[in-house]
Amino acid sequence: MTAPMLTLTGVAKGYGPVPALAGVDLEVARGDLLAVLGPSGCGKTTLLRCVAGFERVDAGTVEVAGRAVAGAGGHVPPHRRRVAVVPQDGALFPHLSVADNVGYGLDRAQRRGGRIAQVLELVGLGGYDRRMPHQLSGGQQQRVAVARALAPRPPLVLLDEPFSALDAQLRTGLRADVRAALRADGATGVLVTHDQGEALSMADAVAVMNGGRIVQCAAPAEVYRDPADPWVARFVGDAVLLPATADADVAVTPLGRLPLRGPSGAGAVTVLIRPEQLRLERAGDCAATVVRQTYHGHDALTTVRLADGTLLTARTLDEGTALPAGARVGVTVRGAVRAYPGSA
Ligand SMILES: Nc1ncnc2c1ncn2[C@@H]1O[C@H](COP(=O)(O)OP(=O)(O)OP(=O)(O)O)[C@@H](O)[C@H]1O
Repeated sequence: MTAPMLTLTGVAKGYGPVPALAGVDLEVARGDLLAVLGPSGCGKTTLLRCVAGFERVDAGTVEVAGRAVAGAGGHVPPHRRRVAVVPQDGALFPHLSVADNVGYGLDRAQRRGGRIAQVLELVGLGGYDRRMPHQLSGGQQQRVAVARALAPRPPLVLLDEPFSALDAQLRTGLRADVRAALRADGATGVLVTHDQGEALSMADAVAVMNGGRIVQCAAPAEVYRDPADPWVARFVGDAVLLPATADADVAVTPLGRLPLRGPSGAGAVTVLIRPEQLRLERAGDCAATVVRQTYHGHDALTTVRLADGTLLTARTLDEGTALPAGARVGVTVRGAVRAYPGSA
């Protein structure tokens, strides 16, 4: 097995008394894109800056392509790490053309070898080489920033919330194109984001951070389907968390007996149900009353109240399910549910 492209072992970093990273262990496989996902202030940017070399770690080690770049052995400066950074605002040189921005880190042979045109093609900007940054849209400027990062073929590309300043529609297209460009170039990437959709849709693996620690690192589907704890469950998507009692492979819940997925222990548990697992039907047991429904185009979210007062939100996809407040519905759960020890 080939060594990971990036390995962090026990990395700690504080700013004065504030611990921004509290012992981070992480591996990124070659060619993968890892998303570091977490709320504001959890330490994402600090982690990226420690990998890039802009910050010195207080403890632990950072290895890039098997070579120690930070730790007890010393601190390799950023320009010697062969790690490229795509900043939030692109940070293009305003007085340089697109081609000169992209070619900035290349030697003469690389510039002449057609690498600039190649990476501009990769990011969908073939033919834009003579434009100046102010003649580009925000999205195009970010594409140039990605091309500039890829140009010298760095083993590792770090992307620091690169799409956050762009509007939603532009972001979706750019995410897919940037993912494809990284893949086509064989680059390994680390993407910092606080956007769950971005992390789940782009990355091969998602590291969820909270309070300076990685609380879960797994494939996107696993993080969504099998979150490590109720906090992760809520952070990576909409979550219905209900108190229940586990009994072997079944949980006794306000919605009846539900099959359990994975280990849970016995006794008081909290079960996780995703809103798309809930089915609301006019027929059947009138177990709930509709409180409100909000329409989102691709789906609708319907909040219902059970007889015991519990509120649940279901996601429905079919157009024929407009449900007025006060309507009586039956609630059923599709598939197995995950349970966590303790009450909600
Ligand atoms: N230069 C600094 N001096 C002092 N404290 C800092 C400094 N930079 C970051 N911090 C603190 O370290 C913690 C982690 O910050 P960091 O910027 O890494 O978080 P983040 O997850 O990237 O947040 P955001 O999503 O808001 O950018 C926060 O409590 C922050 O206030």
